[in-house]
Amino acid sequence: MPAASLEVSDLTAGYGPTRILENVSLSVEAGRRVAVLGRNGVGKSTLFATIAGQTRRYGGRIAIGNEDITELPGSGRALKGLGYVPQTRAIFKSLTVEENLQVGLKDRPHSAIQEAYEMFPRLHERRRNLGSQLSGGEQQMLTTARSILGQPSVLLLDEPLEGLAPVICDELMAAFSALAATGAMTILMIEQRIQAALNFAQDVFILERGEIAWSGTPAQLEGEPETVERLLGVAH
Ligand SMILES: Nc1ncnc2c1ncn2[C@@H]1O[C@H](COP(=O)(O)OP(=O)(O)OP(=O)(O)O)[C@@H](O)[C@H]1O
Repeated sequence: MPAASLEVSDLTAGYGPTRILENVSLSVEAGRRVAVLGRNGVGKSTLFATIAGQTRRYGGRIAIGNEDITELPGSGRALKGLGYVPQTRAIFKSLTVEENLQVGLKDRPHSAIQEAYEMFPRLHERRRNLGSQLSGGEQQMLTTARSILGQPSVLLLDEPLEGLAPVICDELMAAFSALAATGAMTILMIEQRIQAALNFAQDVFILERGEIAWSGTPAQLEGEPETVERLLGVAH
């Protein structure tokens, strides 16, 4: 599946009776690299979880390419090309790295696992290690690689750099950029490491209290230090 566009219109969603997102709309063209930024608790993870079908939706529409996925369960969205790597790094701890990757293959041949090893040589070195024996960075690589093996056309990455050493961050970001350069997927990334996210992204959306408060390019944001301070709480 080649990269696909993502269209989110008037999305209102939350958990149980609590609404977190209010009328969020965003439009991402196929093959773009996107950063979703915002302070803690503004609803970034909720936005990705909602696109992945894991929260309660009150209204709005979500489409990948020309396909309306709004009414599909999470598994159906994955079949339509949505990849989602949540913050939790949900690997199978009692399975080896290679067995974890097999889960991501779905109906692809076993040989496709080589794609994951090319992207993350460290996983090849650790292929016989159990999930429980991996470092945080290696777990992040494994969850990401597992999603990528499913060949999503839109990939959502929730804080992929969280808690990782700078050298591992560089390794991961290089892998994401290489992936984006193939044109095989549209990548949206939530990240607290603002500079790393801006280096990666072509488009930026900033959330504030469950709404899109700003959108533009990294260059535009660099030219608006007051926006950075107001919406991200950091001097840039
Ligand atoms: N499973 C849940 N059940 C109920 N409320 C939740 C749940 N997950 C998150 N929330 C609430 O939703 C709001 C938005 O949280 P969310 O995790 O989407 O924010 P975020 O912008 O991703 O924050 P952070 O940058 O800290 O990860 C918060 O008030 C949070 O407490």
